[in-house]
Amino acid sequence: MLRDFFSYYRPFMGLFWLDFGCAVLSGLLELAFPVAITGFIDHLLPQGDWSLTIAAAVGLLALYAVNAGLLTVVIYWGHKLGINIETEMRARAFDHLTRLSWRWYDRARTGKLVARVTRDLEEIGEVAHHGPEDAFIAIMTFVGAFALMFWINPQLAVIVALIVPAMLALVVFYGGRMTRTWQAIYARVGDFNVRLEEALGGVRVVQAFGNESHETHLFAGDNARYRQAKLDAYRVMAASSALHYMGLRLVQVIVMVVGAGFVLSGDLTTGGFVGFLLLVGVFYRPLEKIAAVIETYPRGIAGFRRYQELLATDPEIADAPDAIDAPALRGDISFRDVGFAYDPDRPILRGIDLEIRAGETVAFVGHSGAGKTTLLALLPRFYEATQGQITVDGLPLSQMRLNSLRRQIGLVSQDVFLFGGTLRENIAYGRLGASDEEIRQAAAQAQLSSLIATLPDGLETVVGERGVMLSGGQKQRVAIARAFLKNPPILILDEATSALDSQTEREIQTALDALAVGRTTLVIAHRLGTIRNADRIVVMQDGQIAEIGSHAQLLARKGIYAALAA
Ligand SMILES: Nc1ncnc2c1ncn2[C@@H]1O[C@H](COP(=O)(O)OP(=O)(O)OP(=O)(O)O)[C@@H](O)[C@H]1O
Repeated sequence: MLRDFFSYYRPFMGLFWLDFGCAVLSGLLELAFPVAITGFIDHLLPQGDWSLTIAAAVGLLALYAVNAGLLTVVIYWGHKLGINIETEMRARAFDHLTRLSWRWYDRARTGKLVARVTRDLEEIGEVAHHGPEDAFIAIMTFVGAFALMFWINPQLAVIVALIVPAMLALVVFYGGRMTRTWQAIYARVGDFNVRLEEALGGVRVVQAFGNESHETHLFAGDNARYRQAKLDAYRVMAASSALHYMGLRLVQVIVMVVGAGFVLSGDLTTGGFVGFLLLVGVFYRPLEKIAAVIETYPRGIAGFRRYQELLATDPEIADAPDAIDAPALRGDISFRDVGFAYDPDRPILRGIDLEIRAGETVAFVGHSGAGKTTLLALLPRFYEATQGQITVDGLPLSQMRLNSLRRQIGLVSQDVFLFGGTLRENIAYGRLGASDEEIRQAAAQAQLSSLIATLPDGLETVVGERGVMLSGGQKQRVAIARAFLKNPPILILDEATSALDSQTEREIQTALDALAVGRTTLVIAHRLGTIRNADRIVVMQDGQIAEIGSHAQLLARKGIYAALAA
């Protein structure tokens, strides 16, 4: 895990060494100050020379100023190092997330993912900055302070050292407990975000059912669990801080008493006594520091583990090493003995054999749950067929780079997802970088012109989160406009189940008919009226193809289709 963690420093080694170097210098100065005070008391004071005293004071002040400069560098550029690493990790996490499969997202909770990309990584940034620097300086000051104490008075130094194992044991014990409590807090934050995301995202449903109090009650549960997790952490923090504080004070008092004896017997100078007491503080600071960072490290480590887990998630559907960019496709599609299951115990599609010629319009009908949507989701490889093979223009899907395949398949689904921007941005999503003229033309082809003309802001109208400010029929037409812009040779239309008024339906049908021209079009039809003109109709039942033929042929057959059409 550590090697992986340190690999993130590589692009920022300049910053790292700057931060590290300044931190080390500052650590050395911290060691020098008690020695300077000793010298001041033992050698300067007895001379009674004011000019020398003032010169020493100015010198000391200059050293403090240098240290202040060093600390400025450590705080700003050190944190810059941390945020750089955090930014890099966040970018990788987001990029990885955008590539994970539909199957993975079927089970994911968006709220938890948001927590991973925001909070987890924030904590990692802190550790990335403080981690190595703190560890090194802790050891340096620890050893340095001990050597200086030993030099001033070996017996006293040994007394101080005796308590070290007990303090280290405390650090290790509380470090482990802190890690566990932070893991629990992270889990609660995830729950929190899931609840927020679902309750607020679905607030219209909540209100429609009058279930506000129910949601508030559920939220109160999450809120209380989060509070409890935080309280557990604070309890560990409080105990650990108090014990460390007491440990340090105990040693200081012992040193004071024993040291006073040495001073009285003439074995220790007053300056040495004061310097020694100051060094005890410096000696234990690394331990105190570690005690303080046992609060931040575990958070960072817990966050980094979750980050690693996320990056290790297999995208499942990715480009094969020898995959090629799909050439411009004509759109001959072939399913050969295709089978599929979301869950191995429950096959959804079985033995699908189907040849579709380029330019053909094929409609898929059948009862709800028959597997129509699933079958067509295999074509852009949103899910991978678990059996058989699908080819386009004779090329197996797995041999084409995903992007080059998906670029050539247009999709107009039942529930259109719009982003919270403007109408223009949403249409342009069909082909990023499309010109204004192309966007307007696509809007016209999708029968959106009259709507746009009535909107005060026209194409610049903000559509609201998920397009809530547009009607269902309007959203569908935005999806159609996207498909026009994309201009793919293959088209998948999942007809909306919700009934539209006849005028809107006519407009959408006109747009869809225009869109289908010259493309291989696969339509999932819920209303039989719209598919009479399809070249062929595929009737699906229980994940299998039950009938294939034209409208007239299927009617004459007096099978399932005839029954559906009746
Ligand atoms: N993401 C998924 N994970 C697990 N099972 C799923 C998933 N999507 C669909 N299913 C199941 O697969 C079966 C086929 O669903 P599918 O959506 O393909 O049917 P459909 O014929 O398109 O139905 P409809 O006409 O209602 O849209 C259903 O039993 C459904 O419960």
